[in-house]
Amino acid sequence: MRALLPHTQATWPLHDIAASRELEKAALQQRPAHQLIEQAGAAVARLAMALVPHGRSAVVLAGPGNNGGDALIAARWLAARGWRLQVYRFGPEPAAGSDAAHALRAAVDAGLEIRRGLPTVDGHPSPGSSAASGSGLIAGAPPAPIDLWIDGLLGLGAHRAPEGDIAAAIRLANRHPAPTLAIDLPSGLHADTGQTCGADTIRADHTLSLLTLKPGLVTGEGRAYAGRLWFDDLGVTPSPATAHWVGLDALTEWHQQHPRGATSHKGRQGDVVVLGGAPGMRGAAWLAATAALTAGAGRVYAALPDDDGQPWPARPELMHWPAQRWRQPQAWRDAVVVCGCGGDTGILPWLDAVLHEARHLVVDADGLNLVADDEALRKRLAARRSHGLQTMLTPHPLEAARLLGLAGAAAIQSDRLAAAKALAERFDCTVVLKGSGTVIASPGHLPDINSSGSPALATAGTGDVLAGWAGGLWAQAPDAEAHTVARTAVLWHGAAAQDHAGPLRAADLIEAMGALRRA
Ligand SMILES: NC(=O)C1=CN([C@@H]2O[C@H](COP(=O)(O)OP(=O)(O)OC[C@H]3O[C@@H](n4cnc5c(N)ncnc54)[C@H](O)[C@@H]3O)[C@@H](O)[C@H]2O)[C@@H](O)CC1
Ligand SMILES: [K+]
Repeated sequence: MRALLPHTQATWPLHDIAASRELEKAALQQRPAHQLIEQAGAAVARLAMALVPHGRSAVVLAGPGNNGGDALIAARWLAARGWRLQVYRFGPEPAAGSDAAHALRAAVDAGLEIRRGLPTVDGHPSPGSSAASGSGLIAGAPPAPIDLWIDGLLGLGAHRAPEGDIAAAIRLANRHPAPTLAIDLPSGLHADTGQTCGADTIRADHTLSLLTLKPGLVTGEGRAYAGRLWFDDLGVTPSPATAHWVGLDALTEWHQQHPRGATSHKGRQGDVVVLGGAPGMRGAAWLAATAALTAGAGRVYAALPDDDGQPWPARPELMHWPAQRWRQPQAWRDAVVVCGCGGDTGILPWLDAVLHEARHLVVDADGLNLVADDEALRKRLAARRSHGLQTMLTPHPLEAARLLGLAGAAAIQSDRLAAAKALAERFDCTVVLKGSGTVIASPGHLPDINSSGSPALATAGTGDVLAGWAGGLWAQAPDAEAHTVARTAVLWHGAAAQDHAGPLRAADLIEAMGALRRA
Protein backbone atom coordinates (compact mmCIF):
# COMPACT_ATOMS: atom_id res chain seq x y z
CA MET A 1 0.00 0.00 0.00
CA ARG A 2 1.34 3.43 -0.91
CA ALA A 3 0.52 6.97 0.20
CA LEU A 4 0.24 9.13 -2.91
CA LEU A 5 -0.85 12.60 -1.96
CA PRO A 6 -0.12 15.37 -1.20
CA HIS A 7 3.20 14.87 -3.05
CA THR A 8 3.64 12.05 -5.48
CA GLN A 9 7.16 11.47 -6.76
CA ALA A 10 6.48 8.67 -9.19
CA THR A 11 4.24 8.74 -12.24
CA TRP A 12 1.31 6.33 -11.86
CA PRO A 13 -0.84 4.51 -14.38
CA LEU A 14 -4.53 5.41 -14.24
CA HIS A 15 -7.33 3.07 -15.30
CA ASP A 16 -10.82 4.18 -16.17
CA ILE A 17 -13.92 2.17 -15.22
CA ALA A 18 -13.85 -0.07 -18.27
CA ALA A 19 -10.13 -0.87 -17.86
CA SER A 20 -10.54 -1.43 -14.10
CA ARG A 21 -13.41 -3.85 -14.75
CA GLU A 22 -11.34 -5.74 -17.33
CA LEU A 23 -8.43 -6.04 -14.94
CA GLU A 24 -10.72 -7.17 -12.13
CA LYS A 25 -12.28 -9.78 -14.40
CA ALA A 26 -8.90 -11.17 -15.40
CA ALA A 27 -7.65 -11.20 -11.80
CA LEU A 28 -10.82 -12.94 -10.56
CA GLN A 29 -10.32 -15.72 -13.10
CA GLN A 30 -6.81 -16.38 -11.83
CA ARG A 31 -7.62 -16.53 -8.14
CA PRO A 32 -9.68 -18.67 -5.82
CA ALA A 33 -13.23 -17.39 -5.31
CA HIS A 34 -13.51 -14.30 -3.12
CA GLN A 35 -9.76 -14.03 -2.51
CA LEU A 36 -9.46 -10.61 -4.15
CA ILE A 37 -12.27 -8.99 -2.18
CA GLU A 38 -10.90 -10.57 1.03
CA GLN A 39 -7.57 -8.91 0.27
CA ALA A 40 -9.28 -5.60 -0.45
CA GLY A 41 -11.20 -5.65 2.84
CA ALA A 42 -8.06 -6.57 4.79
CA ALA A 43 -6.20 -3.65 3.17
CA VAL A 44 -8.96 -1.27 4.28
CA ALA A 45 -8.77 -2.58 7.85
CA ARG A 46 -4.97 -2.23 7.91
CA LEU A 47 -5.18 1.37 6.74
CA ALA A 48 -7.93 2.15 9.28
CA MET A 49 -5.75 0.83 12.10
CA ALA A 50 -2.76 2.82 10.83
CA LEU A 51 -4.76 6.04 10.49
CA VAL A 52 -6.24 5.95 14.00
CA PRO A 53 -3.75 3.80 15.93
CA HIS A 54 -5.51 4.44 19.22
CA GLY A 55 -8.94 4.16 17.63
CA ARG A 56 -11.36 1.64 18.89
CA SER A 57 -14.66 2.47 17.27
CA ALA A 58 -15.95 3.08 13.77
CA VAL A 59 -19.14 3.46 11.82
CA VAL A 60 -19.05 1.23 8.76
CA LEU A 61 -21.35 2.14 5.87
CA ALA A 62 -21.82 -0.75 3.45
CA GLY A 63 -23.64 -0.21 0.15
CA PRO A 64 -25.35 -2.74 -2.10
CA GLY A 65 -22.36 -3.79 -4.22
CA ASN A 66 -18.81 -4.99 -3.82
CA ASN A 67 -17.75 -1.64 -2.38
CA GLY A 68 -20.04 -2.57 0.51
CA GLY A 69 -18.45 -6.03 0.45
CA ASP A 70 -15.01 -4.47 1.02
CA ALA A 71 -16.47 -2.56 3.97
CA LEU A 72 -18.01 -5.65 5.57
CA ILE A 73 -14.74 -7.58 5.27
CA ALA A 74 -12.85 -4.65 6.81
CA ALA A 75 -15.42 -4.61 9.63
CA ARG A 76 -14.78 -8.31 10.31
CA TRP A 77 -11.05 -7.68 10.62
CA LEU A 78 -11.51 -4.66 12.87
CA ALA A 79 -14.01 -6.50 15.09
CA ALA A 80 -11.52 -9.34 15.47
CA ARG A 81 -9.05 -6.77 16.77
CA GLY A 82 -11.43 -5.50 19.38
CA TRP A 83 -12.93 -2.46 17.63
CA ARG A 84 -16.50 -1.48 18.53
CA LEU A 85 -18.39 -1.13 15.30
CA GLN A 86 -21.71 0.18 14.12
CA VAL A 87 -22.22 -1.55 10.79
CA TYR A 88 -25.00 -0.34 8.49
CA ARG A 89 -26.02 -1.92 5.26
CA PHE A 90 -27.93 -0.17 2.48
CA GLY A 91 -29.76 -1.37 -0.58
CA PRO A 92 -31.07 -4.71 -1.78
CA GLU A 93 -29.76 -8.16 -0.86
CA PRO A 94 -26.63 -9.03 -2.85
CA ALA A 95 -26.97 -11.59 -5.64
CA ALA A 96 -26.33 -15.15 -4.51
CA GLY A 97 -22.75 -16.26 -5.10
CA SER A 98 -21.45 -12.70 -5.58
CA ASP A 99 -18.46 -11.30 -3.72
CA ALA A 100 -20.82 -8.97 -1.89
CA ALA A 101 -22.97 -11.94 -0.75
CA HIS A 102 -19.85 -13.74 0.44
CA ALA A 103 -18.74 -10.68 2.42
CA LEU A 104 -22.18 -10.35 4.04
CA ARG A 105 -22.40 -14.00 5.00
CA ALA A 106 -18.86 -13.98 6.40
CA ALA A 107 -19.63 -10.90 8.48
CA VAL A 108 -22.82 -12.44 9.89
CA ASP A 109 -21.00 -15.72 10.58
CA ALA A 110 -18.35 -13.76 12.47
CA GLY A 111 -21.08 -12.43 14.76
CA LEU A 112 -21.22 -8.86 13.50
CA GLU A 113 -24.51 -7.07 14.08
CA ILE A 114 -25.54 -5.58 10.78
CA ARG A 115 -28.20 -2.93 10.89
CA ARG A 116 -30.42 -1.20 8.40
CA GLY A 117 -31.42 2.47 8.49
CA LEU A 118 -29.13 5.24 9.61
CA PRO A 119 -26.31 5.32 12.18
CA THR A 120 -26.80 6.63 15.67
CA VAL A 121 -24.89 9.84 16.08
CA ASP A 122 -25.31 11.71 19.34
CA GLY A 123 -28.25 9.44 20.00
CA HIS A 124 -30.19 10.62 16.94
CA PRO A 125 -30.45 9.60 13.33
CA SER A 126 -29.62 12.14 10.71
CA PRO A 127 -32.17 14.95 10.25
CA GLY A 128 -33.83 14.55 6.89
CA SER A 129 -33.45 10.78 7.11
CA SER A 130 -35.92 8.88 5.03
CA ALA A 131 -35.60 5.81 7.25
CA ALA A 132 -39.22 4.77 7.65
CA SER A 133 -38.90 3.32 11.11
CA GLY A 134 -35.62 4.77 12.33
CA SER A 135 -34.60 1.16 12.65
CA GLY A 136 -30.94 2.11 13.03
CA LEU A 137 -31.62 3.77 16.36
CA ILE A 138 -30.81 2.00 19.54
CA ALA A 139 -33.53 3.54 21.67
CA GLY A 140 -32.11 5.44 24.60
CA ALA A 141 -28.55 4.46 23.77
CA PRO A 142 -25.89 6.92 24.87
CA PRO A 143 -24.00 8.64 22.07
CA ALA A 144 -21.28 6.31 20.90
CA PRO A 145 -17.83 7.84 20.43
CA ILE A 146 -16.76 7.48 16.84
CA ASP A 147 -13.08 7.47 15.82
CA LEU A 148 -13.55 6.78 12.13
CA TRP A 149 -16.18 6.47 9.41
CA ILE A 150 -15.58 3.83 6.81
CA ASP A 151 -17.34 4.64 3.58
CA GLY A 152 -18.18 1.56 1.54
CA LEU A 153 -21.45 2.87 0.12
CA LEU A 154 -20.56 3.19 -3.56
CA GLY A 155 -17.39 2.70 -5.57
CA LEU A 156 -16.78 1.99 -9.22
CA GLY A 157 -20.47 1.25 -9.74
CA ALA A 158 -21.76 4.73 -8.77
CA HIS A 159 -23.60 5.98 -11.81
CA ARG A 160 -26.48 8.06 -10.47
CA ALA A 161 -27.15 10.55 -7.69
CA PRO A 162 -27.26 8.99 -4.23
CA GLU A 163 -30.77 9.25 -2.78
CA GLY A 164 -32.74 8.32 0.31
CA ASP A 165 -30.84 6.60 3.11
CA ILE A 166 -27.58 6.47 1.16
CA ALA A 167 -27.66 10.23 0.63
CA ALA A 168 -28.63 10.77 4.28
CA ALA A 169 -25.74 8.57 5.47
CA ILE A 170 -23.33 10.58 3.30
CA ARG A 171 -24.57 13.81 4.86
CA LEU A 172 -24.22 12.33 8.33
CA ALA A 173 -20.61 11.25 7.75
CA ASN A 174 -19.74 14.61 6.18
CA ARG A 175 -21.14 16.53 9.14
CA HIS A 176 -19.49 14.40 11.79
CA PRO A 177 -16.08 15.55 13.09
CA ALA A 178 -14.45 12.10 12.99
CA PRO A 179 -12.37 11.42 9.84
CA THR A 180 -13.73 9.38 6.97
CA LEU A 181 -11.85 6.69 5.09
CA ALA A 182 -13.42 6.12 1.67
CA ILE A 183 -13.02 2.72 0.06
CA ASP A 184 -11.91 2.94 -3.56
CA LEU A 185 -13.73 6.23 -4.19
CA PRO A 186 -15.58 8.77 -2.09
CA SER A 187 -19.16 7.54 -2.50
CA GLY A 188 -20.98 9.54 -5.15
CA LEU A 189 -17.83 10.55 -7.07
CA HIS A 190 -17.66 9.33 -10.64
CA ALA A 191 -14.51 7.26 -11.21
CA ASP A 192 -13.89 8.40 -14.79
CA THR A 193 -14.71 12.09 -14.65
CA GLY A 194 -14.05 13.25 -11.11
CA GLN A 195 -17.50 14.82 -11.05
CA THR A 196 -20.07 14.26 -8.34
CA CYS A 197 -23.07 12.17 -9.40
CA GLY A 198 -25.47 14.31 -7.35
CA ALA A 199 -25.80 16.68 -4.42
CA ASP A 200 -24.38 14.28 -1.81
CA THR A 201 -20.82 12.97 -2.04
CA ILE A 202 -18.54 11.73 0.70
CA ARG A 203 -15.90 14.32 1.57
CA ALA A 204 -13.19 11.90 2.61
CA ASP A 205 -10.11 12.56 4.68
CA HIS A 206 -8.49 9.50 3.14
CA THR A 207 -9.30 7.38 0.11
CA LEU A 208 -7.82 3.94 -0.48
CA SER A 209 -7.98 3.20 -4.19
CA LEU A 210 -8.01 -0.55 -4.80
CA LEU A 211 -6.65 -2.58 -7.69
CA THR A 212 -6.31 0.49 -9.95
CA LEU A 213 -5.99 4.24 -9.53
CA LYS A 214 -8.98 5.95 -11.07
CA PRO A 215 -8.68 9.19 -13.04
CA GLY A 216 -11.69 10.68 -11.26
CA LEU A 217 -9.69 10.78 -8.03
CA VAL A 218 -7.12 13.19 -9.43
CA THR A 219 -8.94 15.58 -11.74
CA GLY A 220 -12.06 17.73 -11.61
CA GLU A 221 -13.59 17.65 -8.15
CA GLY A 222 -11.84 14.40 -7.25
CA ARG A 223 -8.99 15.94 -5.35
CA ALA A 224 -11.31 18.01 -3.21
CA TYR A 225 -13.37 14.94 -2.24
CA ALA A 226 -10.70 12.25 -1.96
CA GLY A 227 -8.50 13.82 0.72
CA ARG A 228 -5.23 11.99 1.15
CA LEU A 229 -4.88 9.32 -1.48
CA TRP A 230 -3.65 5.77 -0.88
CA PHE A 231 -3.29 2.94 -3.34
CA ASP A 232 -3.15 -0.84 -3.06
CA ASP A 233 -2.89 -2.85 -6.28
CA LEU A 234 -3.81 -6.05 -4.38
CA GLY A 235 -0.79 -7.72 -5.94
CA VAL A 236 -2.33 -7.65 -9.42
CA THR A 237 -0.07 -6.76 -12.35
CA PRO A 238 -1.63 -3.73 -14.01
CA SER A 239 -2.98 -3.83 -17.55
CA PRO A 240 -2.04 -0.98 -19.92
CA ALA A 241 -3.03 2.39 -18.50
CA THR A 242 -5.71 4.64 -19.96
CA ALA A 243 -3.92 7.78 -18.69
CA HIS A 244 -1.01 8.70 -16.41
CA TRP A 245 -0.80 10.72 -13.25
CA VAL A 246 2.44 12.63 -13.56
CA GLY A 247 4.63 12.81 -10.45
CA LEU A 248 7.54 15.06 -9.57
CA ASP A 249 10.13 12.60 -10.91
CA ALA A 250 9.19 13.81 -14.39
CA LEU A 251 10.79 17.17 -13.53
CA THR A 252 14.03 15.47 -12.56
CA GLU A 253 13.91 13.58 -15.84
CA TRP A 254 13.55 16.80 -17.80
CA HIS A 255 16.52 18.34 -16.01
CA GLN A 256 18.64 15.27 -16.71
CA GLN A 257 17.71 15.30 -20.36
CA HIS A 258 18.12 19.05 -20.80
CA PRO A 259 21.11 20.14 -18.74
CA ARG A 260 22.10 23.79 -19.03
CA GLY A 261 25.83 23.47 -19.65
CA ALA A 262 28.47 25.79 -18.25
CA THR A 263 29.21 26.98 -21.77
CA SER A 264 25.62 28.00 -22.49
CA HIS A 265 25.32 30.95 -24.77
CA LYS A 266 22.15 33.00 -25.10
CA GLY A 267 22.13 32.38 -28.84
CA ARG A 268 21.87 28.64 -28.19
CA GLN A 269 19.08 28.82 -25.64
CA GLY A 270 16.50 29.85 -28.18
CA ASP A 271 14.28 32.87 -28.70
CA VAL A 272 10.77 33.49 -27.45
CA VAL A 273 8.41 36.13 -28.77
CA VAL A 274 5.43 36.99 -26.60
CA LEU A 275 2.62 38.41 -28.71
CA GLY A 276 0.18 40.11 -26.38
CA GLY A 277 -0.11 42.94 -23.87
CA ALA A 278 -2.60 45.37 -25.34
CA PRO A 279 -2.67 48.78 -23.65
CA GLY A 280 -4.01 48.32 -20.14
CA MET A 281 -3.01 44.65 -20.14
CA ARG A 282 0.72 44.90 -20.54
CA GLY A 283 1.15 43.02 -17.28
CA ALA A 284 0.01 39.76 -18.85
CA ALA A 285 2.68 39.96 -21.55
CA TRP A 286 5.25 41.04 -18.97
CA LEU A 287 4.46 37.96 -16.87
CA ALA A 288 4.69 35.58 -19.83
CA ALA A 289 7.92 37.15 -21.09
CA THR A 290 9.52 37.19 -17.63
CA ALA A 291 8.51 33.56 -17.15
CA ALA A 292 10.09 32.59 -20.48
CA LEU A 293 13.27 34.39 -19.47
CA THR A 294 13.36 32.78 -16.03
CA ALA A 295 12.72 29.37 -17.58
CA GLY A 296 16.00 29.88 -19.40
CA ALA A 297 15.21 31.13 -22.91
CA GLY A 298 18.20 32.88 -24.46
CA ARG A 299 16.42 35.97 -25.75
CA VAL A 300 12.88 37.07 -25.06
CA TYR A 301 11.07 39.69 -27.09
CA ALA A 302 7.75 41.30 -26.41
CA ALA A 303 5.67 42.04 -29.47
CA LEU A 304 3.13 44.48 -28.11
CA PRO A 305 0.36 45.88 -30.28
CA ASP A 306 0.45 49.67 -29.91
CA ASP A 307 3.90 49.49 -28.35
CA ASP A 308 4.76 52.89 -26.95
CA GLY A 309 8.43 51.91 -26.72
CA GLN A 310 8.68 52.58 -23.02
CA PRO A 311 11.09 50.21 -21.24
CA TRP A 312 9.45 47.99 -18.70
CA PRO A 313 10.45 48.65 -15.16
CA ALA A 314 12.42 46.02 -13.29
CA ARG A 315 13.00 43.76 -16.31
CA PRO A 316 15.49 45.49 -18.58
CA GLU A 317 16.49 42.08 -20.03
CA LEU A 318 13.27 41.91 -22.04
CA MET A 319 13.44 43.26 -25.54
CA HIS A 320 10.72 44.89 -27.59
CA TRP A 321 10.18 43.78 -31.11
CA PRO A 322 11.02 46.56 -33.52
CA ALA A 323 8.01 47.56 -35.57
CA GLN A 324 9.53 46.60 -38.93
CA ARG A 325 9.72 42.94 -37.92
CA TRP A 326 5.95 42.68 -37.59
CA ARG A 327 5.61 42.90 -41.33
CA GLN A 328 7.94 39.99 -42.10
CA PRO A 329 6.00 36.72 -41.78
CA GLN A 330 9.19 34.69 -41.64
CA ALA A 331 10.27 36.61 -38.55
CA TRP A 332 7.77 34.54 -36.54
CA ARG A 333 9.29 31.32 -37.78
CA ASP A 334 12.34 30.65 -35.67
CA ALA A 335 11.30 31.82 -32.24
CA VAL A 336 8.81 30.06 -30.00
CA VAL A 337 5.78 32.32 -30.23
CA VAL A 338 3.63 32.66 -27.11
CA CYS A 339 0.44 34.25 -28.23
CA GLY A 340 -2.48 35.63 -26.24
CA CYS A 341 -1.44 37.01 -22.84
CA GLY A 342 -3.57 40.14 -22.55
CA GLY A 343 -3.42 40.81 -26.29
CA ASP A 344 -7.16 41.40 -26.55
CA THR A 345 -8.25 41.93 -30.17
CA GLY A 346 -5.07 43.95 -30.81
CA ILE A 347 -3.21 40.77 -31.81
CA LEU A 348 -5.78 39.78 -34.44
CA PRO A 349 -3.95 41.36 -37.41
CA TRP A 350 -0.96 39.07 -36.78
CA LEU A 351 -2.69 35.84 -35.87
CA ASP A 352 -2.94 34.46 -39.37
CA ALA A 353 0.77 34.98 -40.02
CA VAL A 354 1.67 33.48 -36.65
CA LEU A 355 -0.49 30.40 -37.25
CA HIS A 356 1.01 30.05 -40.69
CA GLU A 357 4.65 30.55 -39.81
CA ALA A 358 5.59 29.76 -36.21
CA ARG A 359 7.28 26.36 -35.92
CA HIS A 360 6.59 26.30 -32.21
CA LEU A 361 3.49 28.04 -30.99
CA VAL A 362 1.82 28.35 -27.59
CA VAL A 363 -1.69 29.84 -27.75
CA ASP A 364 -3.29 31.12 -24.57
CA ALA A 365 -6.24 33.24 -23.41
CA ASP A 366 -7.12 35.98 -25.93
CA GLY A 367 -5.37 34.03 -28.67
CA LEU A 368 -7.68 31.09 -28.01
CA ASN A 369 -10.80 33.23 -27.95
CA LEU A 370 -9.92 34.93 -31.23
CA VAL A 371 -9.33 31.57 -32.89
CA ALA A 372 -12.60 30.22 -31.44
CA ASP A 373 -14.49 33.11 -33.02
CA ASP A 374 -13.06 32.79 -36.51
CA GLU A 375 -13.56 29.79 -38.74
CA ALA A 376 -10.61 30.59 -41.02
CA LEU A 377 -8.27 30.77 -38.03
CA ARG A 378 -9.66 27.52 -36.65
CA LYS A 379 -8.93 25.82 -39.95
CA ARG A 380 -5.47 27.33 -40.05
CA LEU A 381 -4.80 26.04 -36.54
CA ALA A 382 -6.04 22.54 -37.33
CA ALA A 383 -3.82 22.36 -40.42
CA ARG A 384 -0.59 23.33 -38.67
CA ARG A 385 0.56 19.84 -37.79
CA SER A 386 0.20 18.63 -41.35
CA HIS A 387 2.67 21.39 -42.29
CA GLY A 388 5.21 20.21 -39.70
CA LEU A 389 4.38 22.97 -37.20
CA GLN A 390 3.86 22.20 -33.50
CA THR A 391 1.22 23.80 -31.31
CA MET A 392 0.27 23.86 -27.67
CA LEU A 393 -3.10 25.28 -26.56
CA THR A 394 -3.51 26.19 -22.89
CA PRO A 395 -7.24 26.78 -22.31
CA HIS A 396 -9.10 26.98 -19.06
CA PRO A 397 -12.48 25.20 -19.21
CA LEU A 398 -14.45 28.15 -20.58
CA GLU A 399 -11.92 28.77 -23.34
CA ALA A 400 -11.97 25.06 -24.13
CA ALA A 401 -15.78 25.18 -24.39
CA ARG A 402 -15.61 28.10 -26.83
CA LEU A 403 -13.08 26.24 -28.98
CA LEU A 404 -15.35 23.20 -29.10
CA GLY A 405 -18.44 25.31 -29.72
CA LEU A 406 -20.04 24.26 -26.41
CA ALA A 407 -22.25 26.40 -24.23
CA GLY A 408 -20.18 26.73 -21.07
CA ALA A 409 -17.43 25.45 -18.80
CA ALA A 410 -19.75 22.84 -17.24
CA ALA A 411 -19.82 20.93 -20.52
CA ILE A 412 -16.03 20.59 -20.30
CA GLN A 413 -15.87 19.89 -16.58
CA SER A 414 -18.40 17.07 -16.87
CA ASP A 415 -15.61 14.99 -18.46
CA ARG A 416 -12.28 16.80 -18.53
CA LEU A 417 -10.29 13.93 -19.99
CA ALA A 418 -12.73 13.43 -22.85
CA ALA A 419 -12.87 17.18 -23.53
CA ALA A 420 -9.08 17.56 -23.62
CA LYS A 421 -8.81 14.56 -25.96
CA ALA A 422 -11.55 15.95 -28.21
CA LEU A 423 -9.80 19.32 -28.45
CA ALA A 424 -6.44 17.70 -29.18
CA GLU A 425 -8.03 15.68 -31.98
CA ARG A 426 -10.04 18.58 -33.35
CA PHE A 427 -7.00 20.87 -33.68
CA ASP A 428 -4.39 18.15 -34.11
CA CYS A 429 -2.17 19.56 -31.39
CA THR A 430 -1.26 19.41 -27.69
CA VAL A 431 -3.87 20.68 -25.26
CA VAL A 432 -3.33 21.73 -21.67
CA LEU A 433 -6.77 21.83 -20.06
CA LYS A 434 -6.23 23.85 -16.90
CA GLY A 435 -8.01 23.45 -13.57
CA SER A 436 -7.65 21.07 -10.64
CA GLY A 437 -5.85 18.05 -12.10
CA THR A 438 -4.71 19.75 -15.32
CA VAL A 439 -5.06 17.38 -18.28
CA ILE A 440 -2.44 17.26 -21.04
CA ALA A 441 -3.67 15.58 -24.22
CA SER A 442 -2.11 15.12 -27.66
CA PRO A 443 -3.07 13.00 -30.68
CA GLY A 444 -1.41 9.60 -30.45
CA HIS A 445 -0.56 10.01 -26.75
CA LEU A 446 -2.19 8.71 -23.61
CA PRO A 447 -3.40 11.72 -21.68
CA ASP A 448 -1.51 12.89 -18.62
CA ILE A 449 -3.03 14.35 -15.48
CA ASN A 450 -0.80 16.65 -13.49
CA SER A 451 -0.28 15.85 -9.81
CA SER A 452 1.22 19.12 -8.59
CA GLY A 453 -0.48 22.40 -7.77
CA SER A 454 -2.62 23.99 -5.15
CA PRO A 455 -5.37 26.59 -4.78
CA ALA A 456 -2.54 29.13 -4.32
CA LEU A 457 -2.42 29.24 -8.12
CA ALA A 458 -5.91 30.67 -8.39
CA THR A 459 -4.73 34.27 -8.87
CA ALA A 460 -4.63 36.59 -11.87
CA GLY A 461 -1.74 36.07 -14.25
CA THR A 462 -0.68 32.55 -13.29
CA GLY A 463 -1.93 31.33 -16.69
CA ASP A 464 0.33 33.86 -18.45
CA VAL A 465 3.22 32.51 -16.38
CA LEU A 466 2.46 28.95 -17.47
CA ALA A 467 2.28 29.87 -21.16
CA GLY A 468 5.52 31.86 -20.96
CA TRP A 469 7.30 29.12 -19.02
CA ALA A 470 6.28 26.52 -21.58
CA GLY A 471 7.61 28.80 -24.32
CA GLY A 472 10.87 29.29 -22.43
CA LEU A 473 11.41 25.54 -22.02
CA TRP A 474 10.55 24.83 -25.64
CA ALA A 475 13.00 27.45 -26.89
CA GLN A 476 15.81 25.54 -25.18
CA ALA A 477 14.62 22.15 -26.43
CA PRO A 478 13.09 22.75 -29.86
CA ASP A 479 13.25 19.04 -30.68
CA ALA A 480 11.18 18.08 -27.65
CA GLU A 481 7.59 17.04 -28.29
CA ALA A 482 4.96 19.62 -27.43
CA HIS A 483 3.38 17.06 -25.10
CA THR A 484 6.58 16.63 -23.05
CA VAL A 485 7.16 20.37 -22.83
CA ALA A 486 3.57 20.95 -21.75
CA ARG A 487 3.68 18.21 -19.11
CA THR A 488 6.95 19.57 -17.71
CA ALA A 489 5.80 23.19 -17.61
CA VAL A 490 2.52 22.29 -15.88
CA LEU A 491 4.27 20.10 -13.32
CA TRP A 492 6.89 22.77 -12.58
CA HIS A 493 4.24 25.50 -12.27
CA GLY A 494 2.25 23.46 -9.75
CA ALA A 495 5.27 22.20 -7.85
CA ALA A 496 6.44 25.76 -7.16
CA ALA A 497 3.06 26.63 -5.65
CA GLN A 498 2.51 23.38 -3.80
CA ASP A 499 3.67 24.35 -0.34
CA HIS A 500 2.62 27.97 -0.52
CA ALA A 501 0.15 29.11 2.12
CA GLY A 502 -2.45 31.52 0.77
CA PRO A 503 -2.72 33.07 -2.69
CA LEU A 504 0.48 33.33 -4.69
CA ARG A 505 0.93 36.44 -6.86
CA ALA A 506 1.93 35.59 -10.40
CA ALA A 507 5.21 37.55 -10.30
CA ASP A 508 6.18 35.71 -7.10
CA LEU A 509 5.27 32.43 -8.76
CA ILE A 510 7.90 33.09 -11.45
CA GLU A 511 10.52 33.56 -8.74
CA ALA A 512 9.38 30.39 -6.97
CA MET A 513 9.63 28.45 -10.25
CA GLY A 514 13.13 29.80 -10.82
CA ALA A 515 14.14 28.80 -7.29
CA LEU A 516 12.86 25.27 -7.92
CA ARG A 517 15.39 24.86 -10.72
CA ARG A 518 18.23 25.98 -8.47
CA ALA A 519 17.14 23.77 -5.56
N1 LIG B 1 -14.89 -8.00 -6.67
C1 LIG B 1 -13.66 -7.84 -6.20
O1 LIG B 1 -12.92 -8.77 -6.02
C2 LIG B 1 -13.17 -6.49 -5.93
C3 LIG B 1 -14.08 -5.44 -5.78
N2 LIG B 1 -13.66 -4.20 -5.51
C4 LIG B 1 -14.65 -3.25 -5.01
O2 LIG B 1 -15.83 -3.36 -5.76
C5 LIG B 1 -16.30 -2.08 -6.13
C6 LIG B 1 -17.15 -2.18 -7.33
O3 LIG B 1 -18.23 -2.99 -7.00
P1 LIG B 1 -19.60 -2.93 -7.76
O4 LIG B 1 -19.38 -3.10 -9.19
O5 LIG B 1 -20.49 -3.90 -7.08
O6 LIG B 1 -20.07 -1.43 -7.59
P2 LIG B 1 -20.48 -0.62 -6.28
O7 LIG B 1 -20.19 -1.36 -5.05
O8 LIG B 1 -19.90 0.72 -6.46
O9 LIG B 1 -22.07 -0.46 -6.36
C7 LIG B 1 -22.82 -0.98 -7.36
C8 LIG B 1 -24.28 -1.08 -6.92
O10 LIG B 1 -24.75 0.15 -6.46
C9 LIG B 1 -25.87 0.54 -7.24
N3 LIG B 1 -25.84 1.98 -7.32
C10 LIG B 1 -25.13 2.75 -8.16
N4 LIG B 1 -25.36 4.06 -7.90
C11 LIG B 1 -26.23 4.08 -6.87
C12 LIG B 1 -26.85 5.13 -6.15
N5 LIG B 1 -26.61 6.38 -6.45
N6 LIG B 1 -27.68 4.81 -5.15
C13 LIG B 1 -27.92 3.53 -4.84
N7 LIG B 1 -27.37 2.49 -5.49
C14 LIG B 1 -26.54 2.78 -6.49
C15 LIG B 1 -25.72 -0.20 -8.53
O11 LIG B 1 -26.95 -0.33 -9.17
C16 LIG B 1 -25.15 -1.51 -8.06
O12 LIG B 1 -26.14 -2.34 -7.54
C17 LIG B 1 -15.05 -1.27 -6.26
O13 LIG B 1 -15.31 0.10 -6.17
C18 LIG B 1 -14.23 -1.80 -5.11
O14 LIG B 1 -14.58 -1.16 -3.91
C19 LIG B 1 -12.25 -3.96 -5.22
O15 LIG B 1 -12.09 -4.15 -3.90
C20 LIG B 1 -11.34 -4.87 -6.00
C21 LIG B 1 -11.71 -6.29 -5.78
K1 LIG C 1 -16.83 4.36 -1.25
